[in-house]
Amino acid sequence: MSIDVLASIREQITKTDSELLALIAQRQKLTAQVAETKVKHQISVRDKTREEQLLVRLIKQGREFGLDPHFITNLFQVIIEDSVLQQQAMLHEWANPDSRLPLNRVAFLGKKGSYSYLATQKYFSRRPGELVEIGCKSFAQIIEKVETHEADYAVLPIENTSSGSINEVYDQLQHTRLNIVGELTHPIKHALLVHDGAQNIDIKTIYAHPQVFAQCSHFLAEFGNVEVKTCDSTSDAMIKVSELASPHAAAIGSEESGGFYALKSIKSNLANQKENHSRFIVVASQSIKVPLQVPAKTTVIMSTVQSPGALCDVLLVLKENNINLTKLESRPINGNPWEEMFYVDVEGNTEDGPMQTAFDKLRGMTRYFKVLGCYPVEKVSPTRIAASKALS
Ligand SMILES: O=C(O)C(=O)C[C@]1(C(=O)O)C=C[C@@H](O)C=C1
Repeated sequence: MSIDVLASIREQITKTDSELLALIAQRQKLTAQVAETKVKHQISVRDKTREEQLLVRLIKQGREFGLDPHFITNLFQVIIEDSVLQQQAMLHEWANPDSRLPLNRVAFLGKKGSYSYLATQKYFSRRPGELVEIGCKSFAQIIEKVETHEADYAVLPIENTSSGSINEVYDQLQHTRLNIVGELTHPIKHALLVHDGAQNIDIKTIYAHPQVFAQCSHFLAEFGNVEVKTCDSTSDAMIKVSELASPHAAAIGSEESGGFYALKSIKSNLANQKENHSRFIVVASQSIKVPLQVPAKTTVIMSTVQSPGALCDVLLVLKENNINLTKLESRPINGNPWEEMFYVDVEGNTEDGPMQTAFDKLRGMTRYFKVLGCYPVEKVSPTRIAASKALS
């Protein structure tokens, strides 16, 4: 193939991609209109039957064009996920007109390139208003920024699939009046990053945040004789290694962020678990109203009375009211040795009847009970098509 032919084919690909983009934008406009109708008629955003019909038809049509059913399924699952999240964001705005700010001042851990920075960018990309980044040194400082109204929101990592719950953040939540208003999960892809001008690399020191060391403990154990130095955030680790510009120093951080600091990746997928994700919560001074058409989650903290089976009784109240518990975490209460504060995540909206019945009962039977927030579930589980339907 001559180089001219290649250029001409690429031109046609570029044109086709532009047409695809225009069509995707047209689809987005239509789904925005759907959201308006759903609000008017109080219909849930998600309609899995419609999604299934749509996917079955597209797989069939795709086959006529010689397209692989798995490719079609993956492609349209991403398109539908975007559609659902966009509709949820619109409903959120209509239900909370006061939360529409010209500037979203957001406090997060680290600087440009930290995982919290990436999560912040992702979460606020769907929100109106300009993002103002407020990088912080610690979780306590992040919370303080919102408490003193220097920031409107804080983004905090709360759990990770490799290292579990982030206790320091749970402990901060015990002592704040802030409310959880959102959540998101973000893939955490740890890479070993070195200065991109470094030659004859022989790593003697690795810099990273303590959470990162915990998530990559298997890799570090195998790595052998290396000094491990902790930093306040992954971005600080990257900055340190960038400044040192030494063949003996490496940072563990996000591969996609290394470029911010002239670092290159020499090894990726360092986490103990292949699927390494962190869940972040978004907190603000004011609670929000979650429209009933949007799937919601509620987080409460409570301390039970000191009697046998007290926690079991609490869980039974949730069961009696058909409330699904998605997470239960316990943390010591400062100053009260051997007493625990329980953090409970449940599926549902605080406006739901069964949730109100259950919470009224729990308030009466616990020593302390506080709703930390009710917020939209950000994860859109993809609709799967049974092979019998996809292949019929
Ligand atoms: O048809 C709808 O009700 C939509 O909201 C649109 C759409 C889609 O993007 O195709 C999105 C979400 C629903 O679960 C089903 C389909």
